Amino acid sequence: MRLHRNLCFAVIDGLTQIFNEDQYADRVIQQLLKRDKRWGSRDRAFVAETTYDIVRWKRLYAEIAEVKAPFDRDNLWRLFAVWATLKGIKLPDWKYFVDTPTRKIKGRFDELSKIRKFREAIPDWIDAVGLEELGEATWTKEIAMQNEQADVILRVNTLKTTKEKLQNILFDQNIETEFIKGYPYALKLKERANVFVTDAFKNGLFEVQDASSQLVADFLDVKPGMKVVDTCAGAGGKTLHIAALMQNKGQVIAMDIYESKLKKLKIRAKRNGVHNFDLRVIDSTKPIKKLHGKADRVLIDAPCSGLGVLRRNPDAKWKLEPEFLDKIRNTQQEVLQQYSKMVKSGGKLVYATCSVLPSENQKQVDKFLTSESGKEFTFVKDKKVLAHESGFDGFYMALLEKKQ
Ligand SMILES: C[S@@+](CC[C@H](N)C(=O)[O-])C[C@H]1O[C@@H](n2cnc3c(N)ncnc32)[C@H](O)[C@@H]1O
Repeated sequence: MRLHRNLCFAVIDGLTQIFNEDQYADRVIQQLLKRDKRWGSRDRAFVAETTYDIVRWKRLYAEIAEVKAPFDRDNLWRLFAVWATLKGIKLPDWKYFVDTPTRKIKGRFDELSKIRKFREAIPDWIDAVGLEELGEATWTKEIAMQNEQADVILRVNTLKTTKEKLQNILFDQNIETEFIKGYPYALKLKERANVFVTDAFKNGLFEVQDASSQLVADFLDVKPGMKVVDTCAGAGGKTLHIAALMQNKGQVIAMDIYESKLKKLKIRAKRNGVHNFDLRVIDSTKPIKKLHGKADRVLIDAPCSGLGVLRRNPDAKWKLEPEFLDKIRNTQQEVLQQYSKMVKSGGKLVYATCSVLPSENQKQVDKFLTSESGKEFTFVKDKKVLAHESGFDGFYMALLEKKQ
């Protein structure tokens, strides 16, 4: 592979924003890709993947390059040189790469690879939490998988098409996909491609949604005509899936504390041909109280550490803080306590997170079930999805039923 100057500069600029200006990697990369209209798909892939790679491996590369945050531009070029060397890419004779110690880099890599927190490039505290909660064997495999690049998975919008038809439409656009056993709405891309520019996407035939996340709507066991509340709907990944399973019949009430996210949901719903939804911003306890005892189904797709989706958000490793984890656990119990009140007798509740930590998952459910409001519910089943076992995002979902 030959390195091109303008693409490498884009990567360094992106890293500056992510590491030094505390911006989110996905947004920074989205912007970077707009920089030069002449860039083809390979150029864009280079910028995106290299930036993500260096973000993912920051701790390991910084240790090898002997640089410490905050990184100046020279430091970032040194991280880049480590990335290129370990990938076996020949460094050009640019001033940034003069005296790069290729042999030493490889030697340090071998040495550091013996220690998990360096090999997997994770902060000490995340390594300690993972170890404590999942145990050595599981955590070691899980964090390794969380550093792999995630596949691109689509969820077919069954309101508009079928999986088979969508596969053919995409094939005609040179996008090859395959079915995934056990995931009825999923198509996996055989090779990465920018699916957002296709007419199929613009016409709402699919959404990009990880396979594990696609299990949640089915878990909720929705039927056409029901009243369903999606309490932490965000931009509506699961709301849209729920609405499709309900064949646009009944009502899905999508709630979130952020109006801006619900506005995005509205745009996506239009594209998806979803009509049976209402949006409610949670700006007081009122919208919740109004629905006490009224919903057939309630989904709590709770805010969490995101420790199941590091493959998609590698910068979360550096942005997460132990205090946030404590705070979010409190929020999780609070939303379980409050939002469960919307379930009617005989109705069902799903609590889900994209974390692999039991303290955010089954322990929250156990705590809820032994509390005053939880006593009205029975535990039906749960599903713990680990990335290294499933090949998809780490996830948790529990199904509870309210007693008659
Ligand atoms: C895991 S994300 C939701 C993802 C979304 N359900 C989807 O499938 O695309 C969690 C959401 O909870 C929202 N949130 C955080 N605290 C909340 C609260 N107290 N009540 C309701 N929503 C909350 C966040 O804004 C965020 O959108």
